[in-house]
Amino acid sequence: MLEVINASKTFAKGTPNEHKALDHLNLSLKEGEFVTILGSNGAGKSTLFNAICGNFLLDEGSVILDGKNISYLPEHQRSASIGRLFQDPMKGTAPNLTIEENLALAYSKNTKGLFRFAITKKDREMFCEALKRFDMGLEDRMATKIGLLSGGQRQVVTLLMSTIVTPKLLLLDEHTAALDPATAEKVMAITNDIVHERNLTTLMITHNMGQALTTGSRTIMLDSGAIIFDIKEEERKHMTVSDLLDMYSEKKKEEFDNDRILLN
Ligand SMILES: Nc1ncnc2c1ncn2[C@@H]1O[C@H](COP(=O)(O)OP(=O)(O)OP(=O)(O)O)[C@@H](O)[C@H]1O
Repeated sequence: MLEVINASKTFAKGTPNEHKALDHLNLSLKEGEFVTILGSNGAGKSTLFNAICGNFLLDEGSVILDGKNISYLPEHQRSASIGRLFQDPMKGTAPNLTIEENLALAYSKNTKGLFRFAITKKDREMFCEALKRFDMGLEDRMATKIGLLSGGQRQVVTLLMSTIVTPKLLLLDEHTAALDPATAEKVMAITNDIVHERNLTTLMITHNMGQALTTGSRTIMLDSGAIIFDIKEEERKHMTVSDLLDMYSEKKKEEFDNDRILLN
């Protein structure tokens, strides 16, 4: 479903701030696969999402989604098939518009190819039903501006906006990190339900190693813009956070030893 092939991106090329954020990265996801992504700060996780979404063009490599090469498609065209959630629940919503208007925008953008504001009775009923299942009373607040909702409520509406028309790919960029633990758990449970019910191909960035190993079916770790671990099936089932930390330290030690050899 998703193929990222040999993706490289260097920012601020030729300046003292030059930084290789993606380094010949390869990633392949099957339809319906739910993959969690770990990596330290600056490892290139969000840059990978930005590359998939078309935030910038790759220096090298390509992005194939559902068999189509989207490497040169502009961001707004890719957004019709890619749903993305950020840590900040305000991102991707219009705070001065109501819940209903935001949902209508997301729905019409993906169904009609252009923004259409007229909300039909049928649309309203569909939004109401979809909100009801979250059990947060949001179906009674359809006329409330999104900016007035709590972080958790906003994130649930954003999740619904990203999936109201089934996306080919769902990208979750630490979407529960800014929420209190109880709300984060609830939003994560809702996310799991939606992903599994709709068999969504999903990538989720998290800094929580325990969550990374127990969510979805595969975990990758990024370091310096490349995938250093790709853990799945039996290996993942038996892996603990402490095993993962050991693997990471072992890998870093290897790199350090290799660098020392090169410097000698
Ligand atoms: N548009 C940009 N211009 C310049 N440098 C950038 C740009 N986007 C990302 N970078 C740099 O690329 C590197 C990778 O950044 P990225 O945001 O992908 O890291 P991350 O793994 O998501 O980290 P974090 O966990 O801190 O969010 C960082 O050094 C960052 O400063």
